[in-house]
Amino acid sequence: MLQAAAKTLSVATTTSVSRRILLSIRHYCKKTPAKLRVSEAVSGAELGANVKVQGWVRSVRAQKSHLFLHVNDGSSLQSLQVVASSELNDPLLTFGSAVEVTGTLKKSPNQKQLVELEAEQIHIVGKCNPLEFPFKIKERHSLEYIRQFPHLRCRTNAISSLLRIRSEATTAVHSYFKENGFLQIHTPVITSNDCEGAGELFKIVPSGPDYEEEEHFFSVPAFLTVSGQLHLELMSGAFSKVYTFGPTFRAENSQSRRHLAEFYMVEAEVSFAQSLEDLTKVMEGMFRSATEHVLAHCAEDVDLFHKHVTPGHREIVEAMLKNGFPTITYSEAINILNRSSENFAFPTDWGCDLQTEHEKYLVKHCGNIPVFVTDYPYDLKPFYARDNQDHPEHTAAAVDLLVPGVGELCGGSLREERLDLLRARLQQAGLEDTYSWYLDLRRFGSVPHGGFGMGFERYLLCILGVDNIKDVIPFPRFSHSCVL
Ligand SMILES: NC(=O)C[C@H](N)C(=O)O
Repeated sequence: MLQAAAKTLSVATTTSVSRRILLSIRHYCKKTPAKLRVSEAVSGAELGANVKVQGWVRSVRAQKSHLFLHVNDGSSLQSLQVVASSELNDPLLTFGSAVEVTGTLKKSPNQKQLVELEAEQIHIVGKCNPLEFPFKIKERHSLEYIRQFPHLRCRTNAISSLLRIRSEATTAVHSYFKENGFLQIHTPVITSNDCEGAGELFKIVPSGPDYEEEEHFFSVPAFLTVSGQLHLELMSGAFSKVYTFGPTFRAENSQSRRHLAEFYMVEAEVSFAQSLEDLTKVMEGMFRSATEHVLAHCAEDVDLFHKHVTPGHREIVEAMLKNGFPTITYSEAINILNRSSENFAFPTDWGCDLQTEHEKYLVKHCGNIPVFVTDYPYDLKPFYARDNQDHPEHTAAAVDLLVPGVGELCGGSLREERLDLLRARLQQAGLEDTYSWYLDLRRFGSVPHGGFGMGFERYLLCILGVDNIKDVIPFPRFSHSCVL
């Protein structure tokens, strides 16, 4: 009967309470050990339980009559120490091999860990030749070295921590928007618009025996999206506050450490926004809430970076969270750059776009914390940016958020909601027909509104202090590289 109860519970097991009951029943029956993730095992909550753990061997040490293994399954940075009699040793139990260990969770006599698994059985599921495996036991490999093995790099502590942080930061971004009344919209990956000015595009061309070379997407031009902004704008005309978070593509032939051909962008659009402050509040709120969430929920993983990979970066992150983000205008930024004794490679005259070197200087100048730069020259901004007609210089109500180590993290603007002004600008650019649907949005219930986009990988660089964007995305795509 107990076994039947265990079976029923295993189907219904969702809460930790029912899980604990299930473990006790199974333990009492001494029949089927419960499968446990390493993160659950090392927490100490299941002491005394008979369990099965599956994962990959991170270290092996044979000592007198005992064998010690560390097993990791990606659920946590921590590995579970397994202690076995040396009779269970096997030459195939090597670093990197996959194992299934059954035994009893005991309190560990070693201060280094709460729990250890006293093994009754070790089954080698998949062997791994340590001489051919690119990663070596107990060695801290550099991110440059690890990058050479895109198919295996998730087996290293650094990249597995990074990917847990990335996943948690994704959750945090979604939570922030949900808690603040935004509706998530799945904007399309294939689009016909190029969100003018956002960057170079990848054209979609079908391939196969039925298609001529260079044919368009079923005879209409189609591209991979460079931004979901215009789609979000139309949705903001019905839902007020909307966001999207998905892959975005730029055909920039750049080998820089800040650019990817495929990256993830968080974009939001807010109806009835009256000023740039209505947008900067959202950018700052999202940044703070995601960062606080990641620091609280991925403490060990973040520590791995802040202590070993990018030492000293923790203080920078703490300073970012402690202080409010200052705002300067573009004109003030230009004055700051012109007053500095720095030898910039790019010009700093009013009207020139800010380059990464300028952005990084401005961040340092403001105390190495994130800084908003507002009101850029009108001519630097795409057709949708709102004309600041009341400003002495011809500027647009646009804003960038610049952050330590990275430069531009977010870019946004109030959108031109006035039909006559928008039509004139589109006419000037010869785009009136292409964007007639966009003009319609200003014809039917137009409201002041604005939005922004944040490069998600740049956000990760910023909070972790990592300096190559290829290290913060699971599968980097950049010019001349599309491996796997
Ligand atoms: N949604 C945004 O405002 C982002 C902007 N369209 C960009 O591509 O940078």
